Amino acid sequence: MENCTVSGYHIPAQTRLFVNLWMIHLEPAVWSDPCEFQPERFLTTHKDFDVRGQNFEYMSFSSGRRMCHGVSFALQVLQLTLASLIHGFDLETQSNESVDTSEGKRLTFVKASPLELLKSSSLHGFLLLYMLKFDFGDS
Ligand code: HEM
Repeated sequence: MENCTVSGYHIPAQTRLFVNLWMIHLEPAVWSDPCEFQPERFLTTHKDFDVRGQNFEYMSFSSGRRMCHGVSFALQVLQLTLASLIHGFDLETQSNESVDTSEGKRLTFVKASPLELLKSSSLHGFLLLYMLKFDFGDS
């Protein structure tokens, strides 16, 4: 470890640096309306953005030598889990109110308010509940 200078900032040797991915992902110069949930931006304006550490504006799995080792696994499991949930459940809120997507204040991000969904009666949905050991209460 040596002293170095990054973008004009002097970083003494042995400094522990934290990269604030949250701020990077809310940079308005890159992301228009950064607080809006607009997944379609990844099909249009940002369709060429790579999440595997090549675009420093978009680093959910970080970048470089210490980036996430589970990135390939995570991307596949996330897709499978989401697809299974959508396939197995009719997703609705209690009285069709919109979902509160505000974030809780933690080191890692959690929803500020719990997501309450109505259970589906499909066999696939029940099997999924059992496999994932979800507790959806009695709704
Ligand atoms: C959506 C899911 C995931 C996200 C967003 C994610 C994100 C990250 C990030 C940002 C880091 C870097 C932390 C740092 O800078 O110190 C990291 C590290 C790491 N992740 Fe993940 N991760 C995910 C899932 C997984 C999974 C499923 C595995 C394993 C199967 C995994 C294994 C690791 C390991 C071993 C490291 C440490 C790498 C190192 O320090 O050399 N991650 N992850």
